[in-house]
Amino acid sequence: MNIGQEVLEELKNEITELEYNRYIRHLDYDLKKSSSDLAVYYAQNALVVNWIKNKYTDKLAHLFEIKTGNKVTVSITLKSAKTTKKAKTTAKEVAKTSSLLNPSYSFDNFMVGGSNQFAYAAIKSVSENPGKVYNPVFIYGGVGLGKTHLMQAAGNVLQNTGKVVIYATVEQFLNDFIRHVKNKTMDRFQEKYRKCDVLLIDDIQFLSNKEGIQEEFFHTFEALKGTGKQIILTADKHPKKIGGLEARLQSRFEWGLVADIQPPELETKIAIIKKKCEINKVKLSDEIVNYIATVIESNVREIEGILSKLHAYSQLMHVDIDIEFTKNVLKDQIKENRQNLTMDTITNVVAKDLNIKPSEIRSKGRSKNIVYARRISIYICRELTQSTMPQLAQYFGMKDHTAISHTIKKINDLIEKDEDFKVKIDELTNKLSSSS
Ligand SMILES: Nc1ncnc2c1ncn2[C@@H]1O[C@H](COP(=O)(O)OP(=O)(O)OP(=O)(O)O)[C@@H](O)[C@H]1O
Repeated sequence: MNIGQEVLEELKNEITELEYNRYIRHLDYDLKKSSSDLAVYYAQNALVVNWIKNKYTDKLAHLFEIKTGNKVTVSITLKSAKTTKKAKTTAKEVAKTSSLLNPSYSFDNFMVGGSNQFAYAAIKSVSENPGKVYNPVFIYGGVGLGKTHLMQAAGNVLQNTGKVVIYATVEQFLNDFIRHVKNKTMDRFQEKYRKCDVLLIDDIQFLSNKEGIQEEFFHTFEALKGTGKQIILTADKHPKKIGGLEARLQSRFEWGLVADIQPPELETKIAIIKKKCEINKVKLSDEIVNYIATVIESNVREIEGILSKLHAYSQLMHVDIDIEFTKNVLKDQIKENRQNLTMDTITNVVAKDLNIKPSEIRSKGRSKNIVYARRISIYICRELTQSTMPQLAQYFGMKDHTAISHTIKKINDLIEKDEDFKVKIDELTNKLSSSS
């Protein structure tokens, strides 16, 4: 029995037999692709992939750590012919990285609407003419809006035409770099990244304030760009807004084309849900689809989480997915989101929305916009977290709990009198409840 199977056996002791038989037993461990810090498993269906990712990856990583003493990243991917097909490249390491593209991230599976049309068109065109039209393409936008999906869709197309494609997050690029520095094999690192045809780097914002890796990335970028190889990058914000980046990198990120992805509009959300249901053979009525699309604000990953939950619960409990059942599952999800909310998250979201610094909200500042933001933050923290009045007072730098209770009373009065204020509170509360 290999280590991957041993870990699954251990997991068996921690979950129900039904869960094990339905989800875990059929996982395939890929001995070749796994290493001392990476465990690669394949599942048969995308919903199971999601379900396992959400529910069991932390547990699996923990069990690996206990067994091997190493911190191991657990990758659960969809099993497909492509994942086992060898990439057409002589460089073994490149083949390893490029095969980690998710085959279900295709253009066909990506629903296009006003919110992502521009980014879609940009990526589609570089997948047809790599290195020739826009280089690099830099896609930015919020969490779970399809940046990785789009970039990998181009990667899949190009890999299928025989190009050597490397996909890595900045974290993986950095870990790979450290490993090669340690093993004194930097020549192999450079060979790998500078000789590929297409480089896809996810979460570029994590280069921020990491000088060594920025230097290495700069040279990789120059080598690829100089030889007409396609680069696609994603980040959570526009290159100009990523702090702690060398100016020469920042300007290069803007050389080609910068496109944003916005949260999907209702129609796009509906189309996405229908597509995911079609792919995963889940039957939902239009009423349920519309309900999910309306309740879940923006994060598509969260929508997928809901679909896997609905699917899994209905299978485990042998019930049909009807509207009441859906409402219950979503109620739990919203409750769970709220439980995960911290005062920091709330303050950050309010600060971002109102365009001020989180530290100003927690300062003693008395200017109108700071007081306004502080009131909103306090109110939402009181509503959505378990924080007590003394904890709120300490966090927001107020004298004591009576100061907080006084503020909350004031806010309640304001909510009654000032419609705009109420709308703002509702808007932020919904955003925080559904997307944390
Ligand atoms: N327009 C879309 N059509 C179909 N699926 C989508 C769309 N947008 C997002 N998704 C799905 O949502 C999930 C999350 O997308 P993805 O991982 O690409 O987000 P992301 O923007 O890279 O997020 P993060 O910044 O957190 O990494 C994926 O499973 C993806 O397939």
